[in-house]
Amino acid sequence: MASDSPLYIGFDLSTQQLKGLVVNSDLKVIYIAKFDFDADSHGFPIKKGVLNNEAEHEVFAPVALWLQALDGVLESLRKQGLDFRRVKGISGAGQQHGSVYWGQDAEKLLCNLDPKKSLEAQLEGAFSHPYSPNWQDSSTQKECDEFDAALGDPEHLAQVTGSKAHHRFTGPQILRFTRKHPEVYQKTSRISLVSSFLASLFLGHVAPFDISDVCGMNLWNIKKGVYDDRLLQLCSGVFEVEELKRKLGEVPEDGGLHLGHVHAYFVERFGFSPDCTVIPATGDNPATILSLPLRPSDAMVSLGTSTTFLMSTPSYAPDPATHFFNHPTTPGLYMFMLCYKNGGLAREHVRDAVNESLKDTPAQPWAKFDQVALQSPPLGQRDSTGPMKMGLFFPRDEIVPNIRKGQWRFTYDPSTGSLQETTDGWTTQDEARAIVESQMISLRLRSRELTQSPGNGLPAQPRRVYLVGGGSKNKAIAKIAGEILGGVEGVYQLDVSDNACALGAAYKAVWGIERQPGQTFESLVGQRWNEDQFVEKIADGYQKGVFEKYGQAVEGFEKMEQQVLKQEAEKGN
Ligand SMILES: Nc1ncnc2c1ncn2[C@@H]1O[C@H](COP(=O)(O)OP(=O)(O)O)[C@@H](O)[C@H]1O
Ligand SMILES: O=C(CO)[C@@H](O)[C@H](O)COP(=O)(O)O
Repeated sequence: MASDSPLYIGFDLSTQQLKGLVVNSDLKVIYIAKFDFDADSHGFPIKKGVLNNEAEHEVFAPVALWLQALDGVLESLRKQGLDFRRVKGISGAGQQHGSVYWGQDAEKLLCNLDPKKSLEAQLEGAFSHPYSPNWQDSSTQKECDEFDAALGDPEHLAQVTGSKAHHRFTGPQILRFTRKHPEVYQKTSRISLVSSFLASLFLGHVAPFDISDVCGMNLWNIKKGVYDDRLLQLCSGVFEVEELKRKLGEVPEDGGLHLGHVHAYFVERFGFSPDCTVIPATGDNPATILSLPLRPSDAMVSLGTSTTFLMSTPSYAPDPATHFFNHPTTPGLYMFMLCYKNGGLAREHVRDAVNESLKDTPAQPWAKFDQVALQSPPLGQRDSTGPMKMGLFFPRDEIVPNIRKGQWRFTYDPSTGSLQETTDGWTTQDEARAIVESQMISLRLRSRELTQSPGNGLPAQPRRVYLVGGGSKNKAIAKIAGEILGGVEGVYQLDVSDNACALGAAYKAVWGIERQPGQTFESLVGQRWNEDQFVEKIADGYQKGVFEKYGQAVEGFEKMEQQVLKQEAEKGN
């Protein structure tokens, strides 16, 4: 490729870091820069990227931290030698649901940025509130009850918005904000999602929401393509609904829309070309499904801070237990998602306990976890008719199912269907395999309606399972994932799997700028995709006998969850 050929940047503003990834028109990765919030930031007392107010179940992140991170990532790309003049398009991805509250001076400050100063040094005053509620927040039970009731029940809310009410969703969060900080709400000129906040910085004015990420608010009527007035009315609290509409702004339908050119600040400070164009930034999960030409029969599991299960599908079949979003680029397609709060951090807890039980501090922290997980038989069954060990491992309050934090261990006898809560026979080491099994069985249970038989008399399952996110490097997890979820063609990892989200955002920018009139994202990426270079098979998927055994475990798992939910409800009464 010529040394002046076009380049595209995708940013990923996630829970624990900001990444910037540069690709060329052939979708090849040229540069990657990362700013780890805990390790690289200064001046913020954060842990794992966030702050906590346990008394109110609040989890939030300082917005100025993200400004510092963007300064850092752009500097790092410059140091690596990126010629910013070649960058023709920018897009991004943001952790979903988080909201940013802009003050009255926001537009003025954004459009008058001084190229001699960092973003952090001059934008701190742009916000009416210094924090953004994080997706791990669970302070909004009251507001969620009101949202669920607003259209009759959770089923109806899910029909209209793609999801029942969730603590982290932006609508319930805004409603709580109007109550907790009414005077700040009044002084707020605009509300951004984390994704549109990122696009706003590059544009030099507040950017609109993205057509996919707007579905994470419990406010958007997906089928009608408009806000639901009843939900806006509820969300505006004691304030005027028109005021809320102004704060939220318009939602363009085209995910590849040219929002405008990059602001002069970036031209002067970093040497961007003045015609570099900003394409809407989307949510981190929608961006992840754009990191490869995903087919409707494929599944993606993102093993990040959260665990998410993602599919692209033409069917809109909402249910209170799952999420549907508009697909970020392709009208007529939807993104199906499951999202667990207890993902990477829960696995880390068990990993640390295993290392401690073995009095071992291995150089590779996951080595022992992997070893004992692979040595343990499926479901801890000593022989094929013995009881199955299964459990729930939630060091944080969980979303799927909606339950307080805790650990529960059971044995299940598939021949009689009997289930017993017991820790007898469980060792710390059993938990390495059990936590991965628990997470994967839950995914299989909740996605089974979306999978189909690949033919040849095989049971319903995905064609391929793609693993992405920090945990996808782990081959032991990949092996167990394949045994449980199946996948006739196997379990695959992207070449840059822990940067899949930033990669998807970069591909979105390529598509937004280089598409022919009417060309879909799938067509453009499909034509340029280099299967041999971009993905690798890392584990087998469907294995006859094992898959069916886990099928029995799914039945026991469903019973176990129901029992735990019942017990917890009784305790609460
Ligand atoms: N080798 C590994 N095995 C299992 N998990 C890992 C491994 N390396 C990193 N992780 C997990 O990856 C998680 C971070 O994933 P990442 O996708 O980078 O985060 P984010 O959700 O912030 O985007 C960490 O919580 C960590 O537990
Ligand atoms: O809340 C959700 C999805 O509904 C989370 O998946 C967030 O989008 C944050 O993701 P990561 O930081 O784990 O990537």
